[in-house]
This record gives sequence, structure tokens and C-alpha cells, in this order.
Amino acid sequence: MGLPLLPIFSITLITFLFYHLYPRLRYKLPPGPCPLPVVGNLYQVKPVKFRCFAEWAQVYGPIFSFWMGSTLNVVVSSSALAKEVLKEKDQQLADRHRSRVAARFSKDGQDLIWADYGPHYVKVRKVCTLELFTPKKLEALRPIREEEVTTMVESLYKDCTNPENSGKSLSVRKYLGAAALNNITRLTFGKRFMNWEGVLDDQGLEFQAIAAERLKLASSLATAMHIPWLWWMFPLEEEAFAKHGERQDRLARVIMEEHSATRHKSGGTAQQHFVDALLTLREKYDLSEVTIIGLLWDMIAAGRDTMAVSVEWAMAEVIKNPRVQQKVQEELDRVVGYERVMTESDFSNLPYLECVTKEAMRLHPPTPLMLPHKAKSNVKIDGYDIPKGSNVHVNVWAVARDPEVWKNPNEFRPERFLEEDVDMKGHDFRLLPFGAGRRVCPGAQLGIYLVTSMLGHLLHHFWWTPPEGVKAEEIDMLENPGTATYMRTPIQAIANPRLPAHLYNRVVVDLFISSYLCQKLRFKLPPGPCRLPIMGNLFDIKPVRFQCFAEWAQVYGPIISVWTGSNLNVVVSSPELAREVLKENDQHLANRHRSRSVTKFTSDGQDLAWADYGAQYVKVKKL
Ligand code: HEM
Repeated sequence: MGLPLLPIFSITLITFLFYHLYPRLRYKLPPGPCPLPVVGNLYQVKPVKFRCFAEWAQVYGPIFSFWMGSTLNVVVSSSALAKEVLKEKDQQLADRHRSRVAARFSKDGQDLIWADYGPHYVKVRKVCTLELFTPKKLEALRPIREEEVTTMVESLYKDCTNPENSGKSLSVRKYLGAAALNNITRLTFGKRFMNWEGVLDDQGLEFQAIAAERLKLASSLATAMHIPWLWWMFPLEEEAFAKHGERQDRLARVIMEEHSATRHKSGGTAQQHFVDALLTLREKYDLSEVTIIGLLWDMIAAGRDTMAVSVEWAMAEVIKNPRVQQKVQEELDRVVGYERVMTESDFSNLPYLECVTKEAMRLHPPTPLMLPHKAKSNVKIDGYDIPKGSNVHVNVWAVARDPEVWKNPNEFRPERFLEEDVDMKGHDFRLLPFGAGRRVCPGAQLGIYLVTSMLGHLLHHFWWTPPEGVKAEEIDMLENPGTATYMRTPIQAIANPRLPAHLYNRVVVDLFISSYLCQKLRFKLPPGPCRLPIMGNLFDIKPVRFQCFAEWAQVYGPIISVWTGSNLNVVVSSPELAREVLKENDQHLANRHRSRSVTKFTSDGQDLAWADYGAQYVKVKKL
């Protein structure tokens, strides 16, 4: 009986010595918990990893290491070390660790998220930076965001004013999830997979089934996943991954074909959705079909949960802190008022709302460990050796609660950002919800727009209270395990409408899109703020117009177009363009725009000031 055990014991011992003792003797590794043979520290890591790592950091310090099977993992938990990882040693640490699941999902890194840092990555990242997430593109996609966010408000209003739900609380997650999903599928695939009643169409059902299957596959085989030489033991799983991949490709391909056909019909004019943009750019950037499909699914995976998670946490904090809720609402009432809904143009006048978004993302970054980076070569961090191939994690959750850099770090106090403006897009290493450096989130600005917009609308339209009998301090503020950290207990709350009933209707985008696109396709118009249906930019224009236009000129340049209802207005703000308007094109631009009242008072331009340029005007002017 004892004999067969001997070789097993010897193999285990040799493996242990090889994987764990040899690197420890050869390198000066960061301190950390003692690993077991074969599995390393796999069974010591608690499900909510970032909390477990924050506890370990208390014991071993701001940099520690542990073993997941045979892979060395390093975690840093201070702002100074985050800077070392994401700025000073950024290039050596910009590869990705692809777990077995990530490797299968990404066809071994042919997408963006799971690609190693190299020529392929640089090319695809360039597509994101120069083509997909430019300020102009984000502005062009704004109507979709505004329609989806107001649709969420409409659906919440219907439910909370339904007499059957009187006094009952709602699960906010349901509405946030639908808004995030519709936003991301429309931006990415140019499709809404559900109708306005929330019923999924056939492609939506397939999309949902793929997402559920992905989740199931991702959570399977937790142990074997970390020990590559055990993978051969699970051939069935391999088959399931392959089938899943085919299913994902099939859906993406059908959608791509639909878009190609539409583009063909419209004479090859690309629209703004990512799928159209990528198909148009295919040759310019030499993008393979695998990469385009991978990128489309990346956007869905990276954008969907992160946005819903961020808003749910922010709502939980606001419901727990009625003082903050009241203060945001006072700001919204002052700036937006009770006669219209908020738009993204209001953001610059809503500093407190911006602080609330930041404070929520500080305390609850949706991906608290970001995504793991991998060392491309041997590198030193804080004087320790990090061997090539190790995974490096930044615990941004712990950094954002570090008492060394944050006063009362666990308190939800948005005012801290009024006192000190801290960047959250990767320039300040105390606050890193989107990461920093080469692999910083390319969708950060889009994420901020959507999170701020959802939060702003929810707070402008409703006053929120905890469910009957639940005290604010009883709200469960713990997390579920997972890469994107959902609340363990979905927040429940009572929504009380606070605006006139007609402001709860969804802002329709179809009409806008068609007239907007017609104009866009026919003329090359000057840039300018995105307009709403019917009203155009009427509500965006601030009372002191020349100042407002000067501000817009800073954003859009010295020639901008602004819509007042259906009238196109063009404003120029440079001496060269003033000369072009008032000298070179003077004659073409010498007519007057007469509003309705001016038309009435001047009998349709019979005077001098409001007359169009013509024989009558020349005669009167001569006099
Ligand atoms: C509140 C919303 C969001 C948060 C908090 C967030 C956060 C992050 C973080 C922490 C990373 C990893 C950075 C790193 O590895 O160093 C990341 C990567 C990424 N995010 Fe976001 N994200 C958000 C929204 C979005 C959206 C809306 C999109 C696209 C539609 C997006 C697309 C991506 C992609 C493609 C990557 C991979 C970048 C790379 O590997 O180079 N994210 N995001």
C-alpha cells in the first residue's frame, strides 16, 4: 500500500521545491503567506479578493506576493507603489495574464483587453484612441445615451407610480442593468436588443444566453484554471469553450453583415456605432475579423457591468446619506430647474454631482483590483525582484482608502473633492478607478458621462428613501466576489417622483437621428454641441450668449454650429473668420434672420435694420 505513494510524494516534493523554493532562493521576492505544494495559496485567498489582499497588506506591507498554483502574484496597495507599477515600470508590466478562460474567450489575446503589450496591442489601442473614443465621436453618440437614461427614468416612474407598488421598494439594479446594457449594445453593435417594454428580441435572447454561458464557463474549474499542467484533465470544458466561441462569433457576424448591407445601401457612409466604425477602418488598420469581433465583445464585457455597478454603489451611498442627496438635488434644482430634464451639457454647472460620482468611485471602484498586469521581463518594484511572467495587481480599493493619503477615508464625503480637485482618469495615483498608464481604461470618459448622467437623472427625478422599517445604517455595504464588484445585497429603495409628470417621458432619438444624419450627410457642417430633438440646443445656451459661445469655441473651435429649434446658427470667433464672414462672403451673408416678433413689428423687414439685402435695402440705405 505504501509503495505507490512514494513516487507521488516525491513528484509533489520536487514540484514544490522547483516552483516555490527555487524562486525564493534565487530572487528577493516580496514577503507573503506561506504557499502549499502545487496549489500555492489558492485556498487561502478569500472570495472577495481585494478585501483579503487589504488584510494581507496589513500583515506583510504595501507590497506582498502569493502563489496561485504555479504563478507568482504580486499585490501593491499604496499610492507610491501604484505609481511605480503604472508609470515608472509601466512598459515592463503592460502584458496581460490570460487565465485559461480569458485565453479561450480572447482567442489567445487577439482582442484588446487580453492582448499582450506589443505591435498588435498598440495598433488596436490606436483604433480606440484615434477613432472610437474621440471627444467628437462621444459627442455624436450622446443622443443615444440621453435616450437610454431617460428611458430608465420613464420605466422607474411607471413602476413607482403604479398603485400596486404603493409604498413598496424597488430594486434599483434592474433599471441600471437595463440602461447599461442598452447603452452598451447600441454604442457597440448599433442595436437595442429589447423593445421599449423591455422584451428581448431573438438576437437579444441569443445575446443573453451567450452572456449567461460566458459567466458559467468563467466560474468553472477554479482550481485547475491556475495549474496549466492539469488542463488536459478537462477535455469537455475545452469543447464547451470552443462551442461558446463559435456562438459568439456567429451573432457578431450576423450583426456585422446587417451593418455592411445598410452601409452599402447608404452609399458607404459610416455611422458612429463602433461596429460601423470598425468595419470602415478595417483596411486602414489591417484589422482581422477575429480582432473586430474580439473588440466588440470586449466593449460589452468591459462597459456593461462597470457602469451599472458604479451607479448602484453611488445610489446606496446617497440613500445612506440624506444630507448628500438633498445637496445634489438643491444643485440640480438651481441649475436645471423643474421645467426640463438634465442633459450632459449641464455637467459643467453641476460640480457637486461630479464630486458625488468621484466619491462613490473612490470608495467603491467597480474593478477594485483593475485587471492583472503581467511582467514582460524581470523587474524590480520597491527593491523586490518581480520575475518575468509574474502577475502584478494594484489594489485600487485599498489605495483609495489609505489613511496615509485620505482624511477619514471610510467616510462618504463628496466635499473632499471641492476642497481638492483630484483627477480620476489616471493622472493622480491616489484615485485609480480606471487604472493608469498604457493600459488605462479607454472607455473612461464614456463611463464617467454615463455614470454621472444616470446618477444625476435618478436624483433630479426622484427623492429616495430606504424601504419601510430599514434604517440607513442597516444597508448592507459589502460586496459580492467577482472582477466587477456588485453589492452583496442589491440596494432596495422607495422612489418618490419630484418633477412634473411630463418630464418622465423618454427623450426620443429617432427623429433626431434621422434629421441629424440627413443634415450631416448632405452638408459638412461646422462642429458644435449635440442637439436634442425639436429643441436643438435651445436649453444648452446660457443666458449671456456671447460668453456661452466663447466657452463652446474653446471646445469646438473658432467656427461652431448651434441649433435653435430647427434653425442652424453658425458662430465664428476669430479675426480670420470674422473677415471671411464680413468681407469675403459679405454679400452671401447679408440677409437678416427675423424672429416671429421682429417680423410682426417690422412688417416683415420693411425697415432698414431687419430688411434682407436686396434692392429695397440698398435704396433705403442710400437714403
Ligand atoms: C465606470 C465605468 C468603467 C470603469 C470603472 C472601468 C475600469 C477599467 C479598468 C480598471 C480597466 C483596467 C485597466 C488596467 O488594466 O490597468 C479597464 C480596462 C478597459 N476598459 Fe474600462 N471601465 C469602465 C467603463 C468602460 C467602458 C464603457 C468601456 C467601453 C465601452 C471600457 C472598455 C475597457 C477596455 C477595452 C479595457 C481594456 C484596456 C486595455 O487592456 O488596454 N471600459 N477599465
